[in-house]
Amino acid sequence: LPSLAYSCAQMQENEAKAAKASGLEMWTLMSRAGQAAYHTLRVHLLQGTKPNHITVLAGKGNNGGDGYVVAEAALKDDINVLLGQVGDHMSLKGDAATARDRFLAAGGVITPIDDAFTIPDDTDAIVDGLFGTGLSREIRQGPFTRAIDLASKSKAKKLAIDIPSGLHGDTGNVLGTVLSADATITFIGVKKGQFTGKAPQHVGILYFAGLGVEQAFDEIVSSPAAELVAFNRVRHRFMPLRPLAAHKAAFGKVVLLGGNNGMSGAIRLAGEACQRTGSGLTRTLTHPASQQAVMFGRPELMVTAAQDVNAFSHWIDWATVLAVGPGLGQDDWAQGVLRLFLKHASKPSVVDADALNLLAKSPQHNPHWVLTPHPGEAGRLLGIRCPCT
Ligand SMILES: NC(=O)C1=CN([C@@H]2O[C@H](COP(=O)(O)OP(=O)(O)OC[C@H]3O[C@@H](n4cnc5c(N)ncnc54)[C@H](OP(=O)(O)O)[C@@H]3O)[C@@H](O)[C@H]2O)[C@@H](O)CC1
Ligand SMILES: [K+]
Repeated sequence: LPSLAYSCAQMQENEAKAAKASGLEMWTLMSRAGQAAYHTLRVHLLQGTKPNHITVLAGKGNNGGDGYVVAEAALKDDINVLLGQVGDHMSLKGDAATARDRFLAAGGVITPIDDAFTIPDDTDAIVDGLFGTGLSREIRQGPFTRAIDLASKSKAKKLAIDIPSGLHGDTGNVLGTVLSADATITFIGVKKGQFTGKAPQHVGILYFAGLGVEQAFDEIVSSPAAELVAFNRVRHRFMPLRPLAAHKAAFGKVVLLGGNNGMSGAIRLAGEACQRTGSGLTRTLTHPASQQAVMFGRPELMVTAAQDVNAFSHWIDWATVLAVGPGLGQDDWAQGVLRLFLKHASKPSVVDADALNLLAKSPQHNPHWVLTPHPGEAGRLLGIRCPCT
């Protein structure tokens, strides 16, 4: 996969420019997109076995157009095709209308997705061309939800064209309902929402086809929406090779605050993570009841344990960077730890877990902090209720 990710608006605004810069017609892009989807279906999703029957679900835009290209290719390979169309196929425009006409000319039949529409039990695969980058709002009850419900109940393998329908390509949020895929084939650029939010649950294996314009596209869009960080690709940026004569004091001192009585696990895991990702020295400041649990089997972790949090001051001064919150709790000890941390708030710090919950009660902003809330903690910080809690 490429490492740059884009928003749906960036895709829609720049696809035509990238095609022009590459000397290609838009129809060529749709044709290549459909062919790439058909290839993915046959080679990856069905692992080279020839299906007897496939179902293609087509919406009202170009995502549906890609679906018609898949359907035409399947017909030409003597595969039976059920082409389910939401709405009147005569309202398809431009390249999608061209793809429809080619499918009809190849002997295809269009079946409207109405109350009588069903997907046969013996269909081998379902190709989702309902919505791509054009999904703009919640999907309301009707033919789209009927198509998605039927496909979701089917045991057939599912291939999403560009984006699983119902998943928003910018956020990975589900807009009402979603057609979960076993695989998704996306075009020209990957979309940010294929990685965030609920995406991992619905995208399946993600395949990419640049359609011959990906390079022009990357050059035209100077500020992508996100960069995908594959650890092995960037590890030298974050963890440069160390001089052979280096020693531990050259790589910073991390101090972690948390690990209240009965909650030693998170602070120990955080400490282990620091050691694994390059910290020279790592010290945890915990409640006395957690001291043994943090230290056992981890001799490289240093621990200072105290009931009186003032004993931690020296070590907070000592630190290069801080992290506060794992297993912190919210009792008097925890509040004392947070108060002490706030006195040193100008050090680069990660603020996590119960430190965020305490912070939500008297919010403050600090440019030296990285906050790592889960959705429930984010809701508390923002003063909104997260439906996930
Ligand atoms: N351009 C290119 O170069 C290439 C594009 N390619 C392909 O095109 C795809 C983008 O196509 P697209 O822009 O036509 O959008 P698409 O996702 O098909 O849907 C738009 C339709 O959905 C409708 N609609 C939206 N939300 C709705 C809702 N909740 N409920 C109901 N309706 C809703 C919306 O209606 P409207 O908002 O206008 O009322 C409109 O009718 C892209 O993902 C890729 O697969 C490839 O061929 C490669 C080359
Ligand atoms: K789709």
